[in-house]
Amino acid sequence: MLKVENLTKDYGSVRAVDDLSFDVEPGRVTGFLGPNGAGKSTTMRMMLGLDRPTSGRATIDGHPYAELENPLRQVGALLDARWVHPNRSARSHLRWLAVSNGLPVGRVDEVLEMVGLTSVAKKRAGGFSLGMSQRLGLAGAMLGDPHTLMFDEPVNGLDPEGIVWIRNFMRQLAREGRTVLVSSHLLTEMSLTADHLVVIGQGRLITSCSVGEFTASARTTVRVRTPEPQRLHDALVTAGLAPRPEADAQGRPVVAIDDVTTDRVGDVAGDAGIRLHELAAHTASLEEAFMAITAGSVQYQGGTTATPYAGPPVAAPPHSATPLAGPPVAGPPFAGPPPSASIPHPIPQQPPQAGSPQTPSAPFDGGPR
Ligand SMILES: Nc1ncnc2c1ncn2[C@@H]1O[C@H](COP(=O)(O)OP(=O)(O)OP(=O)(O)O)[C@@H](O)[C@H]1O
Repeated sequence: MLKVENLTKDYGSVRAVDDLSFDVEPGRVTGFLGPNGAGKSTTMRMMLGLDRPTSGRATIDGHPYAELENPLRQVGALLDARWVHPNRSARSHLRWLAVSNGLPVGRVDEVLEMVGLTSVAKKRAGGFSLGMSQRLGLAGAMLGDPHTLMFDEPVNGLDPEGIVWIRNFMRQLAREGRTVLVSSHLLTEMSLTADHLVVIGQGRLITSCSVGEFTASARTTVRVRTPEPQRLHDALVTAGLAPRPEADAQGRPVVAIDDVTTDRVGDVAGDAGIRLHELAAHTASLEEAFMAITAGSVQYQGGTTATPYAGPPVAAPPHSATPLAGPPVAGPPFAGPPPSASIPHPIPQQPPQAGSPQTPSAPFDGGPR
């Protein structure tokens, strides 16, 4: 079991990780999710003893990484698949890793087989594709047959076949009862791979919940197009609902109401004798839900507001970084549609930062020797 307790990391004036606490249980894949710059890599580096926390601590089966007797037998990690001497063959790279860590050399061929690299074991690792390099990195992580595994964005840049292979590989490790933590900024990918999600933004915990809970908490919004938006707005407010003005893709005024059924809205309109031209319910997709819940925590924000989102269960109130929807409140009178419909924008990519470790220079097994 991995345990992160009140972990904080400051780089000068930048707080990369902020009082972060969560557990990673064995026997399941835990997705460590957050937009670019959220603090995932920094947290993993601290878990692996590669960075010193400003405060708080991370433990593996009750011990900080630095105190583990045989680190590679307990923890395997893949932080940077390209960390390999380009002129070494896959086999000699793994042999070197095994020897320098006191692991049996006989294990090398086993892990090559496990990741499907036996046929290219003698080839120069420098000529490997990204997918093959990822497999070699996984082989290195598995050398000590560890119970705990950490992978930082392992599917980044892979083709669909490579993604499916890594997904199945991680799920198999969890089925074997291992503790598997895998970071990603892609919710859809994580929803297919992980059983549990730890979502962070700006270094803080947003939620720790099952994938099912995350999916179930996606908000449903009913949108109504009517030639009488102000009358409908007033009738809905009188009925105790909280309508808000929006616009559809053609810029036509629309009345939107969260967490209500189309039946209820249709009944209110019918009772008031208001004509409707369109009445539809929309449940946020996983990706929309993720963007909405992390919207307030994205470092480099786009121009418009994300769709309000009820949010999945929040682990602990002090860590909640996202304003969650409260009970319905009567909105302002219908003022016409806003300049643009409130469709969540994609999370912008984080521009490269001076001093930011885009490619951690640490060994991919993650362990100081
Ligand atoms: N060595 C460093 N010096 C200064 N700032 C750093 C350093 N490492 C990380 N940061 C900053 O800390 C924050 C968290 O970065 P981190 O790389 O941990 O995020 P991440 O969630 O892994 O993002 P990504 O998905 O882009 O890798 C960012 O603002 C980043 O610029």
